[in-house]
Amino acid sequence: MPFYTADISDEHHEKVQVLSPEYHSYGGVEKCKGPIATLKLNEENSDLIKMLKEPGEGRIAVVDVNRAHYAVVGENLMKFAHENGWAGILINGYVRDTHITKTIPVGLWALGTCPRKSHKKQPGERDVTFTFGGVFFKNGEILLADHDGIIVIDEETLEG
Ligand SMILES: O=C([O-])CC(=O)C(=O)O
Ligand SMILES: [Mg+2]
Repeated sequence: MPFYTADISDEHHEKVQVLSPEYHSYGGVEKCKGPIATLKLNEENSDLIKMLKEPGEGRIAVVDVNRAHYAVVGENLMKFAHENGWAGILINGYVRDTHITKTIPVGLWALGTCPRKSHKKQPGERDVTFTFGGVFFKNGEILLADHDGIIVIDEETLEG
């Protein structure tokens, strides 16, 4: 079903959460939609690699890395996401290899780019709730993105 974030915002203005405009698109698609799967990271991305190697089933990985200035996604992770059926990745942090990530048909949004990655091994935490960009993220809620921005809404409201 085609959708527009602007129309959904109008229809459900009391229930829609709108992400702040500081997140930019670095993926090969700007329009995508899917249930959220959360992951909290501490600079380092090995738990995100693990997650993107699992079946995505059209979900969107929402990753809070607390704005750490290290890239947590690049060409390789985008390829894993594409191969395993993830619709998109939203990072509260930074990405790299963007000349290639822009050619891979998965959504990717981040604060910006950074050439380095972290080599510190640190565990992440899956399926947690957190807030960034003015949005409260919780597993299962629906993220929709298009050229106007990114919104989050619960499935019942969206489908009802
Ligand atoms: O290797 C990493 O951790 C990030 C990256 O550059 C890639 O996904 O290609
Ligand atoms: Mg790379």
